Amino acid sequence: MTRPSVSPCFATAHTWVIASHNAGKIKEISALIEPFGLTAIGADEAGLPEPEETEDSFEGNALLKARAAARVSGKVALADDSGLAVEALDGAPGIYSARWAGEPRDFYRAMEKVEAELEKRGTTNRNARFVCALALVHPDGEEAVFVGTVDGALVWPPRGDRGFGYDPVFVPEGHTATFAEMEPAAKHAMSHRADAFSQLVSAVFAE
Ligand SMILES: O=c1nc[nH]c2c1ncn2[C@H]1C[C@H](O)[C@@H](COP(=O)(O)OP(=O)(O)OP(=O)(O)O)O1
Ligand SMILES: [Mg+2]
Repeated sequence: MTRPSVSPCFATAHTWVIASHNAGKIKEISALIEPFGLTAIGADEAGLPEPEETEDSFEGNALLKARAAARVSGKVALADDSGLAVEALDGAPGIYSARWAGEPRDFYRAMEKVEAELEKRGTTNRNARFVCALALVHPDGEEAVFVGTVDGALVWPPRGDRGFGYDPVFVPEGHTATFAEMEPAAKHAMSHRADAFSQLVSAVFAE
């Protein structure tokens, strides 16, 4: 039995607030944390505001969202800041992945924009990576951040109707189906979110 590498305060809390207003993320994160006997409450359910994402990194924005949620709710908060980094676009849309979809969000438009930018550059490099930073913040001030990634390639046109966001154009390395064509459990076994979460589990829960 190894000891958790972060404060035990996270594992002893019964409820974690998921500091996200994205239903797709909340569904995925709830499925990841419930096996640990924790109850997940979404940000809308907890009446949390949606803070402006003013930092310039996934880690910074995840911490900003988790801190705001922990402060308002008085509970342990878990925030996710994530996005798609396209190699030939120097990592864009990156932290702006949600913002490329406009308001109200239209991810078909965001996927088209990625495709148009690739075409503009006249490149055949379709490598891309999803990145996910998970920040865990205790209302007493304890903090931890975990970053996960998954590498893959972009396809066009989009395929599949599962998942969310850019899933219909992303094929993970070693596979032929897009994330939107896979069973949710298959995506959960290899995603950037699952990678960050497995690091969180090792740090927070003794193994
Ligand atoms: O597994 C994924 N599959 C497809 N697309 C994804 C994924 N993970 C992040 N993404 C894209 C879409 C999302 O909208 C954006 C994250 O932006 P991000 O600000 O972190 O999330 P958000 O604004 O949707 O919800 P919130 O900030 O309330 O957690 O990157
Ligand atoms: Mg956001």
